[in-house]
Amino acid sequence: MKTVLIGVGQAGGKLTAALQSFDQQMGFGAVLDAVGVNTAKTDLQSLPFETVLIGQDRVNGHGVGGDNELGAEVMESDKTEVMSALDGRVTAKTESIFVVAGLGGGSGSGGAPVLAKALRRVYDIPVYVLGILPGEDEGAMYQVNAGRSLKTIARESDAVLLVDNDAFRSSGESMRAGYDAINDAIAKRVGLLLAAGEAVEGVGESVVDSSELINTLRAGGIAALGYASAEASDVAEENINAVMSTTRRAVLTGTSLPDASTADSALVVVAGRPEVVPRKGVERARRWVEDETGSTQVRGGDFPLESGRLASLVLLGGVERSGRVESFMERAREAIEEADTVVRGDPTEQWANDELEDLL
Ligand SMILES: Nc1nc2c(ncn2[C@@H]2O[C@H](COP(=O)(O)OP(=O)(O)OP(=O)(O)O)[C@@H](O)[C@H]2O)c(=O)[nH]1
Repeated sequence: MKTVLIGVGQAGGKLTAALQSFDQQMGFGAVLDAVGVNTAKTDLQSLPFETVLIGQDRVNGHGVGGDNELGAEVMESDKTEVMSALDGRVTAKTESIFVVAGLGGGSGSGGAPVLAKALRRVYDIPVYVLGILPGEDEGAMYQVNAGRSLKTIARESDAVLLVDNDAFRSSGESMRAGYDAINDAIAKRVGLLLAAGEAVEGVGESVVDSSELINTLRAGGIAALGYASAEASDVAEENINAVMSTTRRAVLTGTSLPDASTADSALVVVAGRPEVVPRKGVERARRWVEDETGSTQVRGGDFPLESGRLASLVLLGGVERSGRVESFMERAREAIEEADTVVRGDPTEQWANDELEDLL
């Protein structure tokens, strides 16, 4: 699926750079272009694509310091500048736009929904958000920002593909030390998914195309992406079990959003050398995903890729009722109420971000 990426905030910019780099290294050509947007000047300097600094009149290039209301306000005032940077980048070839953002940060969580809304008014192609959820041990401010923005983002975009930082963390490693590894892991999964949607001329009809990705995400809301891989045998029949077990692992332990296995729709993509990908295995894996997710809308197909391994990618659409999303929303609600009680003594009162900042 030919895509233009817009990274908002620090995490958004870094993940966008990792996605573009993976696509280039693999020679896929699914990432057509990328733009970085931020309120902090220093975060933009290292990005290898065009950048737009917003909110200069309000924060003078120093970032919004976690204030997501301010992040939303400055995006609202400067969105014309951001949209101009996309002129000539989003072309007739572009099939989707991804706004990439850390939902815990002020610029990302505030700016992403405002930008997604503006983009949808202008372009006829789907506007998705690739959103990073803060890990469980990140501060209350991050949980509050993400909790507040998640529903807005789901409403303002065609779908939000959620990635939980905790899902990609190695044990014992600090969040910060692990960012590069996390970004690479996400870039690989999302990069393969985008590339899988690229029509490859002269290959059979079982190959996945962009419309299947778009249809899987059509109902909107929250989506998750699972991935797992294994050694491939040179004989297709011998790979049936491998396809089944990579697909199970992709959904049960390899997902971007742990425990998200109740879904409205799904797409199962098996990547590998066309002559060793077993059609029977792909169909069996597709049926297993139907049973596991309770969805009757499960598509399946392959993605021809020169590799000694087989990989299963499972895109799940409509996972908002999953345990992980519910427990995250609960955590965010608690953080919001706690902050409200401390600041105002009344959890029902509207509470402002700048007050929380003083508190942390
Ligand atoms: N996966 C990943 N998460 C990151 C990265 N950098 C920051 N985060 C997460 O993103 C959230 C913070 O968002 P940032 O992008 O740093 O903040 P921002 O949107 O630039 O907003 P302000 O700093 O408030 O102006 C936290 O939950 C971090 O754990 C990264 O490189 N990769």
